[in-house]
Amino acid sequence: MDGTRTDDSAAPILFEGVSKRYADGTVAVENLTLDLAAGELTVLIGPSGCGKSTVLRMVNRLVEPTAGRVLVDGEDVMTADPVALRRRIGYVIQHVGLFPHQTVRANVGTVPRLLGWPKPQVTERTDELLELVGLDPARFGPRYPHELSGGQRQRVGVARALAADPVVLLMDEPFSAVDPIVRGRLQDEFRRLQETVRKTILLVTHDLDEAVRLGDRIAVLAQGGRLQQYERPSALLAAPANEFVREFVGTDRAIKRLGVTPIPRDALRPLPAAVDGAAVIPADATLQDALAALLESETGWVVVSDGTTPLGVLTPDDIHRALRQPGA
Ligand SMILES: Nc1ncnc2c1ncn2[C@@H]1O[C@H](COP(=O)(O)OP(=O)(O)OP(=O)(O)O)[C@@H](O)[C@H]1O
Repeated sequence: MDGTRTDDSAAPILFEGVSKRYADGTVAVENLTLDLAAGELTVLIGPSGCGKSTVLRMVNRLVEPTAGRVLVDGEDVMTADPVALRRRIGYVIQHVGLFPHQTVRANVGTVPRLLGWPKPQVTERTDELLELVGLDPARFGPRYPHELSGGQRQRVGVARALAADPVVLLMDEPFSAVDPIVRGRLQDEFRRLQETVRKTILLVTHDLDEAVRLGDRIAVLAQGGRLQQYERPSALLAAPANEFVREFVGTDRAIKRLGVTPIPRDALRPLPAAVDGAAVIPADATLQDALAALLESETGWVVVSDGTTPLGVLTPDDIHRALRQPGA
């Protein structure tokens, strides 16, 4: 990856030795280098005040770096027109920031309208996006933000950020203002949405479970935006790079790894003669699903099935072995 253009619908982002010293002398970020691939979701995580939001806001120039360069699609954000830049970058924040006196439809259509799209096209796009985030346009389009639940407002925020088909999406604690159950549902829906839209997304969170669930990669930062590790979730949990990351991911990292480790097909045992009544899980399930099914089952093993064809069985020993394997 060298920060050059790869796709029309998603752009790479490159931080090159980026620092931010605020006017009062606070060094929020020092010499950060980070390369985000187009179409991937990268999570920024780290303790409070370590510079996550500062890093995020340097991408759309709400904060200007004091050293180094931020390249979006190969272009230095400091040489881009800030207004044009922000129209190409969706931004979702914790309390959404919907316009209270505008309907949901008007809120979602904000950027397309600013870009001068013809009215019918704005309406078509708005309705398409409301459908995409699971809100019926006829029902929710005419409502005002105060007539929605927190989770619904959050969805409108995501729809608005996607409206003009941005090349990058910045999300600052997008799901933290809703209760844990709604948050889990929004995370699942958002992951499915990302499979469809495949934007380059930079997402800030405090929540490691959210990071593991959503991230293609996780960047762990320490105070001053110092990068500790940048890895796929499974690799980060399996092999923390240093004591800081080890402490940050916590002692239950093995449990978290279950949720991101696929079932090892080559570890499956032959099917016994009778499998009636045994728990069955799909082949694309995770080890966490397998363990949950196992704990509920009478048999002490679960059948792994590819659609309608049983492939083999998995035992607790196999799960243990799969987690102990190098590179798992
Ligand atoms: N406008 C500002 N002027 C001076 N210092 C600032 C400004 N904005 C942020 N900071 C400081 O920069 C550091 C990084 O802040 P930032 O908001 O980027 O951290 P964060 O990791 O997002 O924090 P949190 O997880 O608590 O939201 C903090 O010490 C903060 O006090």
